[in-house]
Amino acid sequence: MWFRTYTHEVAQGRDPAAQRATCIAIGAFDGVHRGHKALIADMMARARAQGLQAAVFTFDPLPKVFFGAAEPILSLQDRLDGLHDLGVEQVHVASFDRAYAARPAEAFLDDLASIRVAEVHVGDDFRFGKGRAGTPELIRSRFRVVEKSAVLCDQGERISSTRIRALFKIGDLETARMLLGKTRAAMPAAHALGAA
Ligand SMILES: Cc1cc2nc3c(=O)[nH]c(=O)nc-3n(C[C@H](O)[C@H](O)[C@H](O)COP(=O)(O)O)c2cc1C
Ligand SMILES: Nc1ncnc2c1ncn2[C@@H]1O[C@H](COP(=O)(O)OP(=O)(O)OP(=O)(O)O)[C@@H](O)[C@H]1O
Repeated sequence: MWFRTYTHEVAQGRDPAAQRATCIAIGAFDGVHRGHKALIADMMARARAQGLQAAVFTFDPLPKVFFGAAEPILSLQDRLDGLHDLGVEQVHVASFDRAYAARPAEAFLDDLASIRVAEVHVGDDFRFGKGRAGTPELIRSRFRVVEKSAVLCDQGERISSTRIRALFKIGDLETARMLLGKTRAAMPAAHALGAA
Protein backbone atom coordinates (compact mmCIF):
# COMPACT_ATOMS: atom_id res chain seq x y z
CA MET A 1 0.00 0.00 0.00
CA TRP A 2 1.47 3.36 -1.06
CA PHE A 3 -0.52 5.54 1.35
CA ARG A 4 -2.19 5.49 4.77
CA THR A 5 -5.58 6.89 5.68
CA TYR A 6 -6.59 9.10 8.62
CA THR A 7 -10.22 9.31 9.63
CA HIS A 8 -10.51 12.13 12.17
CA GLU A 9 -7.60 11.76 14.58
CA VAL A 10 -7.20 8.00 14.30
CA ALA A 11 -5.06 6.21 11.74
CA GLN A 12 -7.20 3.27 10.67
CA GLY A 13 -6.71 0.15 8.61
CA ARG A 14 -9.03 0.41 5.64
CA ASP A 15 -11.58 -2.03 4.35
CA PRO A 16 -11.71 -1.12 0.63
CA ALA A 17 -15.18 -2.67 0.35
CA ALA A 18 -16.49 -0.22 2.98
CA GLN A 19 -14.99 2.83 1.29
CA ARG A 20 -17.68 5.31 0.14
CA ALA A 21 -17.60 7.08 -3.21
CA THR A 22 -15.38 10.09 -2.70
CA CYS A 23 -14.85 13.67 -3.74
CA ILE A 24 -11.17 14.50 -3.24
CA ALA A 25 -8.84 17.52 -3.20
CA ILE A 26 -5.18 16.75 -3.92
CA GLY A 27 -1.98 18.58 -3.00
CA ALA A 28 0.65 19.35 -0.38
CA PHE A 29 -1.52 21.89 1.50
CA ASP A 30 1.37 23.28 3.58
CA GLY A 31 -0.08 26.01 5.82
CA VAL A 32 -3.67 25.23 4.73
CA HIS A 33 -3.71 28.81 3.41
CA ARG A 34 -6.63 30.82 1.97
CA GLY A 35 -6.16 29.32 -1.53
CA HIS A 36 -6.24 25.81 -0.08
CA LYS A 37 -9.28 26.66 2.07
CA ALA A 38 -11.21 27.92 -0.98
CA LEU A 39 -10.34 24.79 -3.01
CA ILE A 40 -11.42 22.56 -0.12
CA ALA A 41 -14.63 24.54 0.53
CA ASP A 42 -15.63 24.02 -3.14
CA MET A 43 -14.79 20.33 -2.87
CA MET A 44 -16.85 19.96 0.32
CA ALA A 45 -19.85 21.74 -1.22
CA ARG A 46 -19.73 19.41 -4.24
CA ALA A 47 -19.38 16.38 -1.94
CA ARG A 48 -22.44 17.45 0.05
CA ALA A 49 -24.49 18.14 -3.08
CA GLN A 50 -23.75 14.66 -4.47
CA GLY A 51 -23.79 12.66 -1.22
CA LEU A 52 -20.08 11.83 -1.56
CA GLN A 53 -17.43 11.49 1.14
CA ALA A 54 -15.18 14.59 1.39
CA ALA A 55 -11.48 13.66 1.39
CA VAL A 56 -7.97 15.00 0.81
CA PHE A 57 -4.93 13.24 -0.66
CA THR A 58 -1.61 14.65 0.54
CA PHE A 59 2.06 13.78 1.01
CA ASP A 60 4.51 13.42 3.90
CA PRO A 61 7.13 14.70 3.80
CA LEU A 62 6.04 17.48 1.47
CA PRO A 63 7.56 16.81 -1.99
CA LYS A 64 9.38 20.18 -1.94
CA VAL A 65 10.83 19.37 1.48
CA PHE A 66 11.90 15.91 0.30
CA PHE A 67 13.73 17.51 -2.64
CA GLY A 68 15.38 20.06 -0.29
CA ALA A 69 13.60 23.01 -1.91
CA ALA A 70 11.63 24.26 1.12
CA GLU A 71 11.17 24.22 4.90
CA PRO A 72 7.69 23.14 6.03
CA ILE A 73 5.28 25.75 7.42
CA LEU A 74 3.29 23.14 9.37
CA SER A 75 3.99 19.69 10.81
CA LEU A 76 1.94 16.81 9.38
CA GLN A 77 -0.19 16.78 12.54
CA ASP A 78 -1.00 20.50 12.19
CA ARG A 79 -1.84 19.97 8.51
CA LEU A 80 -4.17 17.07 9.43
CA ASP A 81 -5.78 19.14 12.20
CA GLY A 82 -6.21 22.11 9.85
CA LEU A 83 -7.89 19.89 7.26
CA HIS A 84 -10.19 18.30 9.83
CA ASP A 85 -11.08 21.79 11.13
CA LEU A 86 -12.44 22.48 7.63
CA GLY A 87 -14.68 19.40 7.90
CA VAL A 88 -12.64 17.00 5.75
CA GLU A 89 -13.71 13.49 6.73
CA GLN A 90 -10.76 11.47 5.47
CA VAL A 91 -7.12 12.27 4.65
CA HIS A 92 -4.94 9.90 2.62
CA VAL A 93 -1.21 10.47 3.23
CA ALA A 94 1.43 9.05 0.89
CA SER A 95 4.95 8.59 2.27
CA PHE A 96 6.93 10.63 -0.20
CA ASP A 97 10.34 9.08 -0.83
CA ARG A 98 12.55 8.24 -3.82
CA ALA A 99 10.51 5.15 -4.76
CA TYR A 100 7.23 7.06 -4.51
CA ALA A 101 8.52 10.01 -6.58
CA ALA A 102 9.53 7.56 -9.33
CA ARG A 103 5.98 6.21 -9.76
CA PRO A 104 4.32 7.15 -13.04
CA ALA A 105 1.27 9.42 -13.07
CA GLU A 106 -0.96 6.52 -14.19
CA ALA A 107 -0.06 4.56 -11.02
CA PHE A 108 -1.33 7.48 -8.93
CA LEU A 109 -4.61 7.41 -10.86
CA ASP A 110 -4.87 3.69 -9.99
CA ASP A 111 -4.48 4.68 -6.30
CA LEU A 112 -7.37 7.14 -6.67
CA ALA A 113 -9.54 4.43 -8.24
CA SER A 114 -8.72 2.10 -5.31
CA ILE A 115 -10.29 4.59 -2.86
CA ARG A 116 -13.41 5.02 -5.02
CA VAL A 117 -12.72 8.56 -6.17
CA ALA A 118 -15.62 10.00 -8.16
CA GLU A 119 -14.52 13.63 -8.50
CA VAL A 120 -11.11 15.33 -8.22
CA HIS A 121 -10.48 18.95 -7.19
CA VAL A 122 -7.10 20.54 -7.98
CA GLY A 123 -5.67 23.93 -8.84
CA ASP A 124 -4.91 24.53 -12.52
CA ASP A 125 -1.14 24.35 -11.82
CA PHE A 126 -1.37 20.87 -10.23
CA ARG A 127 1.24 18.34 -11.45
CA PHE A 128 1.96 14.81 -10.25
CA GLY A 129 3.79 11.59 -11.02
CA LYS A 130 7.37 10.91 -12.07
CA GLY A 131 9.00 14.07 -13.42
CA ARG A 132 5.73 15.95 -12.68
CA ALA A 133 4.39 14.58 -15.98
CA GLY A 134 0.73 14.24 -14.86
CA THR A 135 -1.71 17.13 -15.49
CA PRO A 136 -5.37 17.82 -14.66
CA GLU A 137 -6.09 16.79 -18.30
CA LEU A 138 -4.65 13.33 -17.63
CA ILE A 139 -6.80 12.97 -14.49
CA ARG A 140 -9.79 13.88 -16.66
CA SER A 141 -9.14 10.78 -18.80
CA ARG A 142 -10.37 8.69 -15.84
CA PHE A 143 -12.26 10.93 -13.36
CA ARG A 144 -14.51 13.96 -13.26
CA VAL A 145 -12.21 16.96 -12.57
CA VAL A 146 -12.96 20.39 -11.15
CA GLU A 147 -10.03 22.76 -11.78
CA LYS A 148 -9.86 25.73 -9.44
CA SER A 149 -8.46 28.95 -10.85
CA ALA A 150 -5.96 30.75 -8.64
CA VAL A 151 -7.20 32.48 -5.48
CA LEU A 152 -5.49 35.87 -5.26
CA CYS A 153 -4.78 38.23 -2.38
CA ASP A 154 -6.22 41.77 -2.32
CA GLN A 155 -3.15 43.00 -4.22
CA GLY A 156 -3.88 40.54 -7.04
CA GLU A 157 -1.06 38.06 -6.39
CA ARG A 158 -1.62 34.29 -6.21
CA ILE A 159 -1.63 33.03 -2.63
CA SER A 160 0.96 30.26 -2.23
CA SER A 161 2.88 28.39 0.45
CA THR A 162 6.08 29.61 -1.24
CA ARG A 163 5.04 33.22 -0.68
CA ILE A 164 4.09 32.58 2.94
CA ARG A 165 7.43 30.85 3.63
CA ALA A 166 9.22 33.90 2.18
CA LEU A 167 7.16 36.27 4.36
CA PHE A 168 8.06 34.30 7.50
CA LYS A 169 11.71 34.42 6.47
CA ILE A 170 11.73 38.21 6.27
CA GLY A 171 9.69 38.46 9.49
CA ASP A 172 6.50 39.82 7.91
CA LEU A 173 4.22 37.79 10.19
CA GLU A 174 1.22 40.05 9.66
CA THR A 175 1.05 39.49 5.89
CA ALA A 176 1.86 35.79 6.33
CA ARG A 177 -1.04 35.38 8.76
CA MET A 178 -3.35 37.33 6.47
CA LEU A 179 -2.59 34.91 3.58
CA LEU A 180 -2.96 31.89 5.86
CA GLY A 181 -6.39 33.05 7.04
CA LYS A 182 -7.90 31.80 10.25
CA THR A 183 -5.72 28.91 11.32
CA ARG A 184 -5.27 26.81 14.43
CA ALA A 185 -1.47 27.24 14.34
CA ALA A 186 -1.07 30.93 15.19
CA MET A 187 2.66 30.61 14.63
CA PRO A 188 3.68 27.74 12.35
CA ALA A 189 6.20 25.50 14.11
CA ALA A 190 9.09 25.71 11.67
CA HIS A 191 9.18 29.50 11.93
CA ALA A 192 8.26 29.94 15.58
CA LEU A 193 11.71 31.22 16.47
CA GLY A 194 11.73 33.78 13.70
CA ALA A 195 13.87 34.09 10.63
CA ALA A 196 17.47 32.98 10.90
C1 LIG B 1 3.20 9.45 -7.78
C2 LIG B 1 3.84 10.82 -7.68
C3 LIG B 1 5.14 10.99 -8.16
C4 LIG B 1 5.75 12.26 -8.07
N1 LIG B 1 7.03 12.43 -8.58
C5 LIG B 1 7.59 13.67 -8.56
C6 LIG B 1 8.85 13.92 -9.17
O1 LIG B 1 9.46 13.03 -9.76
N2 LIG B 1 9.39 15.18 -9.06
C7 LIG B 1 8.73 16.20 -8.42
O2 LIG B 1 9.24 17.31 -8.36
N3 LIG B 1 7.52 16.00 -7.86
C8 LIG B 1 6.93 14.77 -7.92
N4 LIG B 1 5.70 14.58 -7.34
C9 LIG B 1 5.11 15.67 -6.53
C10 LIG B 1 4.24 16.58 -7.37
O3 LIG B 1 5.06 17.33 -8.25
C11 LIG B 1 3.45 17.55 -6.45
O4 LIG B 1 4.30 18.19 -5.55
C12 LIG B 1 2.37 16.83 -5.67
O5 LIG B 1 1.53 16.19 -6.62
C13 LIG B 1 1.58 17.80 -4.80
O6 LIG B 1 1.05 18.85 -5.57
P1 LIG B 1 1.25 20.37 -5.12
O7 LIG B 1 2.74 20.54 -4.93
O8 LIG B 1 0.69 21.16 -6.26
O9 LIG B 1 0.50 20.50 -3.88
C14 LIG B 1 5.06 13.34 -7.46
C15 LIG B 1 3.74 13.16 -7.01
C16 LIG B 1 3.13 11.93 -7.12
C17 LIG B 1 1.70 11.76 -6.65
N1 LIG C 1 -4.03 30.24 -4.55
C1 LIG C 1 -4.57 29.10 -4.95
N2 LIG C 1 -5.75 29.09 -5.61
C2 LIG C 1 -6.34 27.95 -6.03
N3 LIG C 1 -5.79 26.73 -5.84
C3 LIG C 1 -4.62 26.66 -5.20
C4 LIG C 1 -3.95 27.83 -4.71
N4 LIG C 1 -2.80 27.46 -4.12
C5 LIG C 1 -2.75 26.12 -4.22
N5 LIG C 1 -3.83 25.62 -4.88
C6 LIG C 1 -4.13 24.22 -5.16
O1 LIG C 1 -4.20 23.54 -3.91
C7 LIG C 1 -3.57 22.26 -3.99
C8 LIG C 1 -2.37 22.22 -3.05
O2 LIG C 1 -1.45 23.20 -3.52
P1 LIG C 1 0.03 23.35 -3.01
O3 LIG C 1 0.17 22.65 -1.74
O4 LIG C 1 0.99 23.05 -4.10
O5 LIG C 1 0.03 24.93 -2.72
P2 LIG C 1 1.03 26.04 -3.13
O6 LIG C 1 0.64 27.20 -2.31
O7 LIG C 1 1.05 26.24 -4.64
O8 LIG C 1 2.42 25.43 -2.65
P3 LIG C 1 3.91 25.83 -3.10
O9 LIG C 1 3.99 27.32 -3.10
O10 LIG C 1 4.78 25.17 -2.07
O11 LIG C 1 4.10 25.24 -4.48
C9 LIG C 1 -3.14 22.07 -5.46
O12 LIG C 1 -4.17 21.37 -6.12
C10 LIG C 1 -3.00 23.51 -5.94
O13 LIG C 1 -3.18 23.59 -7.33
